[in-house]
Amino acid sequence: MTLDDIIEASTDKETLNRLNKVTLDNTPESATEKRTLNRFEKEYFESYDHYEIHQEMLQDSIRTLAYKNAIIDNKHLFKGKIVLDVGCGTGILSMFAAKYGAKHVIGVDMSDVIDNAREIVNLNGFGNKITLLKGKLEDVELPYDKVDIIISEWMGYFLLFESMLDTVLYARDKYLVEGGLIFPDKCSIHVAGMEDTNYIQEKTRFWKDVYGFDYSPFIPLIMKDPIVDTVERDVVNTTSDRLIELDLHTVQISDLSFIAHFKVEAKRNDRIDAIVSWFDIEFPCIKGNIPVAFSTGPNSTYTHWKQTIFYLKNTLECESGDSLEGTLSCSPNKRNNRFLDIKIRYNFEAKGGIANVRSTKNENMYLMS
Ligand SMILES: C[S@@+](CC[C@H](N)C(=O)[O-])C[C@H]1O[C@@H](n2cnc3c(N)ncnc32)[C@H](O)[C@@H]1O
Repeated sequence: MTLDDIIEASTDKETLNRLNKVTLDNTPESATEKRTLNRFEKEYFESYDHYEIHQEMLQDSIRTLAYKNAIIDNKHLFKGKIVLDVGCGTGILSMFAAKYGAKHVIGVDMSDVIDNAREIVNLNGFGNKITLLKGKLEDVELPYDKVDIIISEWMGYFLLFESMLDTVLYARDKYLVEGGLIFPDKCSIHVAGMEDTNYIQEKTRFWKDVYGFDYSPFIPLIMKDPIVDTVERDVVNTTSDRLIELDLHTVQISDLSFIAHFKVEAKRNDRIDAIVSWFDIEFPCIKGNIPVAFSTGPNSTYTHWKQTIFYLKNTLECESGDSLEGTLSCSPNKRNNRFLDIKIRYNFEAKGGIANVRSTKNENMYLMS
């Protein structure tokens, strides 16, 4: 009897147990041996071993309900389909897919949390519909040559931190049937200018007087760290611009190293201390319907991704209508490709009073680690 036959036949508890035995017995503990991982990869997957990080993601209801609603809205598309959950974690997306019609879901994860996920999936009665495989997606052997749908929650801070999208694209190219679906399938990164005088003053004050000593050489270094934090909407003082847009059906890994142009305009007389960035996500839907989507921007409900702030080298004294234009380049760090090297070049063109004094050009390098 093949795995497929068992799935077709499995309606009772006995076949359910048999299926799990077949999949577990025929599958080595992990398709990827931990000792083969380099230090960074080991640290990365270990960061997902513990339940707490999964609790944070599960409790992010904007995130988790978006997946649930996107699947429910597209029940007809999931019905009878083979689904691959890339980086299944605790199995939540696999269970949504199985509950709302998928014929069989394969969940893959390299972290030890998949051992808990197996128990959870069985406890909730999905042992006959969900097969969980431990290992790196790139190393596991799936029981199918092709799958109909890929679901994955791969997004990191600033969308691309962690570089997990590479794995989804690998899965797409290897396993997704022609015309198959990817949940989600569209995403974009956005930027705007913001005022954050308190942060700058607080940091500057601290480093200028550390128990009576001048530690100011640290000041430019702090400016190189992108900060992940919640940005209140009223400190955003420029228009926003879409930096990049990715269609998961066509994007290539090479596109994830990019230089993108942005241009925003000051909305009031104020100061611009930083560029705030966020991302938006959209799921597939049938033509004519409104897609399930969510934003991680300052105008939207809190998500665990918050926003990512890039402090500029100098404060820009802006008047309404002044423009801030530039480029943001981003690529995976050479030593650890889960980190991001980001460079922002900017040209601030003041229009109103003492325009030539206020106008300035500069650039800053950041390491997102
Ligand atoms: C952001 S979590 C999402 C977990 C779960 N899907 C959810 O929505 O709650 C990403 C998961 O993908 C796993 N992962 C990342 N890269 C992977 C790879 N190349 N192969 C297998 N698992 C991977 C991580 O271990 C982690 O558990």
